Amino acid sequence: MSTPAPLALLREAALLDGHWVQADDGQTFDVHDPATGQRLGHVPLMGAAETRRAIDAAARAWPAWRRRTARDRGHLLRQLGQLMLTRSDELATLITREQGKPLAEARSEVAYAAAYLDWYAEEGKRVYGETIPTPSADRRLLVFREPIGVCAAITPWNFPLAMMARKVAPALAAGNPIIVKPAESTPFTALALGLLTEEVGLPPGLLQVLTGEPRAIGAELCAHPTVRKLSFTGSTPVGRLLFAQSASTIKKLSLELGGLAPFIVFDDADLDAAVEGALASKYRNAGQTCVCSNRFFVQTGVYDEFADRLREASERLVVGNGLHSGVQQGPLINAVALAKVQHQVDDALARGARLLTGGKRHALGGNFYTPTVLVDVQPDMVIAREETFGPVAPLLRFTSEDEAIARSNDTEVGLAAYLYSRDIGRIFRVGEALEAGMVGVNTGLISTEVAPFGGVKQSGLGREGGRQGIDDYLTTKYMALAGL
Ligand SMILES: NC(=O)c1ccc[n+]([C@@H]2O[C@H](COP(=O)([O-])OP(=O)(O)OC[C@H]3O[C@@H](n4cnc5c(N)ncnc54)[C@H](O)[C@@H]3O)[C@@H](O)[C@H]2O)c1
Ligand SMILES: O=C[C@H](O)CS(=O)(=O)O
Repeated sequence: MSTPAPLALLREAALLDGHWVQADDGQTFDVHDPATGQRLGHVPLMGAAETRRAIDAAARAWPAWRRRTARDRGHLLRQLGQLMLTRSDELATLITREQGKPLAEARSEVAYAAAYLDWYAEEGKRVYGETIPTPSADRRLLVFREPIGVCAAITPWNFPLAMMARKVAPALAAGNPIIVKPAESTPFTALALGLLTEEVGLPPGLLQVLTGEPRAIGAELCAHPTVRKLSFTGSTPVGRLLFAQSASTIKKLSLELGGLAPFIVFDDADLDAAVEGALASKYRNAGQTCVCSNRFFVQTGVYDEFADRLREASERLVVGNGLHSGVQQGPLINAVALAKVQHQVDDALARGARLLTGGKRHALGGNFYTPTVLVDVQPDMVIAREETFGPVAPLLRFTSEDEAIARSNDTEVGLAAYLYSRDIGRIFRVGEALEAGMVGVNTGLISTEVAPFGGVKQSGLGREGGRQGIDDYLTTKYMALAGL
């Protein structure tokens, strides 16, 4: 294999108060390429003390930033988005090297992340207040929406740039500083965005990126009273922990958590479109997205045909190192993730599911897993109850519309859901009955910066993207002007 290009944007330091620094005790942790196991570098192993200094730096930087106009802040965000696109190849290579996704997907992630900067550069200028018809002649009532203050973000490894941009953009646009703690597996991408903010002239302390021990940094971000807002994207168990840790300081929380998306195929569906949508919603990022289809409910009349077409399409997917052209599926993030996927497959097979294709590690070894299709899956199998986060499509059979709805909703979470039908009445009946924050109809791709992204039930709180996404970075102030 040819030696990959040097990683120009790679920085082995954290960004704290405008300086690239090491941990106080000099400790670091290594970051590896999930495709090759090669060590990419190391980053500081920071903890509570560094976090406190970052919070103080953010508090110092906030007043000047909030006084700048929304137009001025938006101009800088737009410059940052443009710079991300200009440096797309370097950012995408960094994403692929530390996360594993194919370069084509990594480039799409860069564009998606830059789109959030562009979107909130504009939305910041639409943070409108209001006047209220006065109840008495001598006073006027005004409502202002103001920046909330020091924000913190804890982000996942699966979209290391986009999930960060989805928080940094609205926070800065609304007039707030923000401290980001990226996932241990993918810190370099987050640090690279920090580097680019220096190039566009974002003042020190407004965006800080701390790498280190998640429990120590997270506990400090949750407990420190100066942090007024915490935005988390990750697993539901960690979301619950952060929710509890934030109670003592009554923080405003955004939680983008796990999902278990149903993908419902009705007898009247366009099966070509359904298979195309299944590939997109199942195998994007090797199945490691929060909105991946986790349970395929296929109506009896088309079950066998859909299963065979999905098997055939899955077997055509090219698995390999994301740097290599033509690769459509990269590795899983690590050995633990692969073991979890294999456990779910083994449990299903042991309990009566049938394997149509895959079901084992890929011949490439390491963290590579073969695209897998299981049929005759039952609702009580682990794979139908727990998020897989891997390239496995479990197919369950259903007969009636009501059964499909009930089975889809039989879970604590509700992030995304998908349905394929050409019956407009069915589309609205089922779409409205599904307990999910987002529903894809005749499509397997729903994520966009212009729409509110988020879940219901235990998939989280709040929305990111759309016009709604900036609300979580603002507070409302009512002013009564009397004696007029
Ligand atoms: N809803 C969404 O928008 C969305 C998007 C991407 C991923 N996810 C979910 O994230 C999960 C996979 O991502 P992951 O493995 O990075 O999740 P994770 O919860 O293990 O980690 C997410 C982040 O939390 C940090 N973290 C872990 N333990 C912590 C603690 N005790 N205190 C503070 N921070 C802590 C990690 O370092 C990382 O930065 C899946 O469940 C997926 O569904 C959700
Ligand atoms: O993991 C889910 C993220 O939100 C990625 S995307 O927004 O679906 O692309």
